[in-house]
Amino acid sequence: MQHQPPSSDAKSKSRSSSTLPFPTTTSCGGSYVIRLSGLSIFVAILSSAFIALFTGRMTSSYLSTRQQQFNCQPAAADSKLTETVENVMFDYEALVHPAMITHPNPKRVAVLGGKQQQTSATLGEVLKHLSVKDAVILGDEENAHRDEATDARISVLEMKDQECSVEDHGLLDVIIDPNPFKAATDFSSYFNCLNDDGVLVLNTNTIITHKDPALGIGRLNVLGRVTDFLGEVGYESVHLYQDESSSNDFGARSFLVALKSAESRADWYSNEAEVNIRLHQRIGRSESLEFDSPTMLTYQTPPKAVETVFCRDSNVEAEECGIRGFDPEVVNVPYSDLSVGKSTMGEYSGRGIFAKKDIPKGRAIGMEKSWLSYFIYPSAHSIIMELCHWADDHWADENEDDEEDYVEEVYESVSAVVGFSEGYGFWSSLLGRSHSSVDSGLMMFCNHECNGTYNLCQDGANDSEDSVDPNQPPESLSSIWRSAFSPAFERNLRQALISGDKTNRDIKKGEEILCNYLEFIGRASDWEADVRGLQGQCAGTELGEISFYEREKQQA
Ligand SMILES: C[S@@+](CC[C@H](N)C(=O)[O-])C[C@H]1O[C@@H](n2cnc3c(N)ncnc32)[C@H](O)[C@@H]1O
Repeated sequence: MQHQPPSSDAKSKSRSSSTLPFPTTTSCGGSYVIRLSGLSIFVAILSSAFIALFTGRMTSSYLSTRQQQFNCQPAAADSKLTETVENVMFDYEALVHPAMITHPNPKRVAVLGGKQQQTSATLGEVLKHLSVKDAVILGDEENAHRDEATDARISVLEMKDQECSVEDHGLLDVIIDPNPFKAATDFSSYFNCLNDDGVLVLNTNTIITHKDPALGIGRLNVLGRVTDFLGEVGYESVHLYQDESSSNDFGARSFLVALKSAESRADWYSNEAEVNIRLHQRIGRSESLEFDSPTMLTYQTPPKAVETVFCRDSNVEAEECGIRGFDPEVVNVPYSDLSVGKSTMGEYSGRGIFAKKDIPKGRAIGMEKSWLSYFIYPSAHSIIMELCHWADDHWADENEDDEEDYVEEVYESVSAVVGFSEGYGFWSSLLGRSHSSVDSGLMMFCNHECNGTYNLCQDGANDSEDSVDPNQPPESLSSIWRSAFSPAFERNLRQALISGDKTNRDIKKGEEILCNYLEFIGRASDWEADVRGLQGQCAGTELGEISFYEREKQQA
C-alpha cells in the first residue's frame, strides 16, 4: 500500500487523533513489500531446481522388496540399541525427535513395523512425547501377531503391501519408518494418510560422504530416486539430515524428513528457543533425552557432502550449484565506492546511493556487507504482526480507556519495526510462513527506477512496473515450492535472500544506483498491491512507505 503525496487531492489514511508515524493500513497491512537487493537469484535458483528435479531423475518402476516383521514391544528401556544386525544400529532419537518436534502437535503417530527391537526403540522415543494419544504400528498381514501392548496408547493396524489409506488407517500426524528403505514406492501411499501438516521420516540406511558419486548414481541411486519421488508424490519440502554425533557408538545415519506442506518449513527451521519450548512442553520430566535444540539446529542445514553429491548430478542445473550463495565469478564493488545523497527519483524519493567511481557492467555491489543483513524469521515476524494487529484493532475502542495507554505504547514500538521491515526490507515465504529480510548497509537506500531503466538487477531482467500485469503474478512466485529437495539452495538460504543482483550496464561516476523493486516481491499475494503501489510512485501520485513516514513525522 502506498500513500498520497501532499500535492495530491486524495487524503492519505492516518489515525485521526494520533501523532503516530504510521497509518493503520500501512503498519500491519503485511502486503506491502519493498526490498533492496537481489531476490532475483532465489527465483532463478528455484525455477532451475524445479526443472532439474522434474526433468531429471524421473521415477521408474520400483519394486517393493522389504519384508516386514513386527512384534510390538513398547517403550524399550534403552533406545540406543546395539543390535548385531548391520544396518539397524543407529540412534533412534535422531530418527524420531526432529520429525516430532517439527509437527505442531503430534497426537496420532505411526511407526512402520520391522524388527522387534527397532520398532520398540522407535516407539519408545515416540511415547516420550506427552502430546501422543495414539501410537500406531503399521505392518503387513504375515506379521499380524504381536505381544500384548503394555502402553494403552499403542495399537496395531494391519497394512497390506504397504498401502496406507485413510479408510483403513485414519489420518496421521507423523509417520516414522525406521526400516532401511530399498525403493521409493515402499512408502508412496503414506502421503494419503498424513494430515495436511503431516511429517514423514525415513531412514536412508546410509551416510553420505564427499567421496560418494552423484546423488542418483551407484550406491546413492535409490536415495536420488527417493528424493525425487517424494516431491512427485506431493511433499512440498524435503530435508536430509545426518546424525554424525553418535557415530562412535552407533552406526551414523542420514534421515529424510518430508513435509506435506511447505508451511511446515517454518517449524522445521524453528529457532533454539522454540525447540526448547516444544521439548519442555512435550517431553515428560522423567524421560532422558540427549536430543536438544543445538542438535536440532545442526540438522536444519544439510551437510556439505549432501550438497556436493546433489550438485554432482548432471541433471541439476549449473546455476543452482554454481552460485551456492555468492557467485565467485562476479567482481564486487565495495561500499567504499558508494555515497549517499538526495535521490534523483523525484521530490519525495528521499535518499539514494550514488557511484563514487565508474562501475562497469556485471558487477555486484556491497557483497561484503550483505551477509550482515537483518532477518526477521517466521516466528518473530508473526509475533510482531500479531501485536501490530492487536494495537490496530483496539485503537478505535473508545470504551476501553484502561487499555488505551498500552495500545499506544505497543503501536508505537511495533509499528516502527514493521515500517522498517516493510520500507527497507522485503517479505517472503521462503521459510514456510512470512518473514522479512533487510539489508544492513548502504544498499538499503537503493531506490526503484521506473519504466525498466534500473541499472542493478538480476541477470536478464527486462520487466518493469509499467509492463507487467498487476493481476497476474509471475509463475515463479506461485511455483516456489515445487523444488521440494534442494540441499544446495538450502545451505545458502541467507545469501540467496540478500544477494544476486549485478549492474546491467556501465554506470558513470556520480550516477544513482537504481534497483528494480519488482524482483523484491516475494509472495504472490503481494503482487497486485505492490505493482500498483510502484505504478503510483512512478506516476508521482503516491508516496512510498519511507517517504510517507518521514512526511508524517515532519508534520507531527
Ligand atoms: C528502500 S527505501 C529507499 C531509500 C529511501 N529513499 C530513503 O530515503 O531512505 C524505499 C523507499 O524509497 C522511496 N522510493 C524508492 N523509489 C522511489 C521512486 N522511484 N519514487 C519515489 N519514491 C521512491 C519510497 O518512499 C520507498 O518506500
